[in-house]
Amino acid sequence: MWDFAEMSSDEVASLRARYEPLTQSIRELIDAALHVDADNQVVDQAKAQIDAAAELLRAHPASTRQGMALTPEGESIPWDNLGNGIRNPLAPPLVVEHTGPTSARIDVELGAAYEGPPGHVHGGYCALVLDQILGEVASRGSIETVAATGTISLRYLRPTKLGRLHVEAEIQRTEGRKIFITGHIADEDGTTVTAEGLFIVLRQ
Ligand SMILES: CCCCCCCCCCCC(=O)SCCNC(=O)CCNC(=O)[C@H](O)C(C)(C)COP(=O)(O)OP(=O)(O)OC[C@H]1O[C@@H](n2cnc3c(N)ncnc32)[C@H](O)[C@@H]1OP(=O)(O)O
Repeated sequence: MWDFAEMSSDEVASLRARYEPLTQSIRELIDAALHVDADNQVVDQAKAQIDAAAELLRAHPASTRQGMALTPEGESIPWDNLGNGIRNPLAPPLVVEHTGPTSARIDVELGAAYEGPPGHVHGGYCALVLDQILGEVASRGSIETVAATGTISLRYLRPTKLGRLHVEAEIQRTEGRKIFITGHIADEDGTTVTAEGLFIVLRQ
């Protein structure tokens, strides 16, 4: 059983290398299931193999679950959480690139699993992506200054096409523990959703 509080960055990297491909395979499985058009025999065979894989994994349960963990070196590990958990295939595959102390960007591809309106990203997932990047920028990459969403307001300018998306966020101003921050999502035709958030740095 892992204990992140005792782990070096190398050990974390090794765990990441073990589980990230599993998460990606499950995402690909979901995508395949959303595109399949096969007969009973094929579907039954696939189901049996998936059930067998689930049984294999369940035979090796973790003694605890971790949404977000922290190593002694101060590295935060998004482990099981829905925003960007390494082990959570329901999390969009977000990699936040900090472009400065008060800003960040994400380039991500969202496919059929994230569909709401036909051919477009579900508005709730747009909200999740924006909440995640705003939260990470507001937290300034440090566990000392982790900030929670107090208020977030979204404006859906037009539907967001499935496919390659670009996301940005930037802190506008700070008042004590209150961080005022904006962001947006763009698809290949430009900005589709804008966000304004008030994030509050948690009391330690
Ligand atoms: C490396 C790691 C990376 C970590 C990266 C992490 C990324 C996380 C991204 C996901 C983010 C989420 O989804 S977080 C999950 C969704 N959010 C939540 O569950 C938060 C639930 N709410 C709470 O826990 C609490 O209400 C807080 C923490 C938001 C605030 O409580 P508090 O700390 O007691 O705040 P309090 O002293 O009352 O108020 C401080 C000031 O903020 C104002 N204020 C308080 N709440 C609000 C509010 N909801 N909206 C507006 N303003 C508010 C007050 O008026 C006051 O202003 P003044 O009088 O000083 O002017």
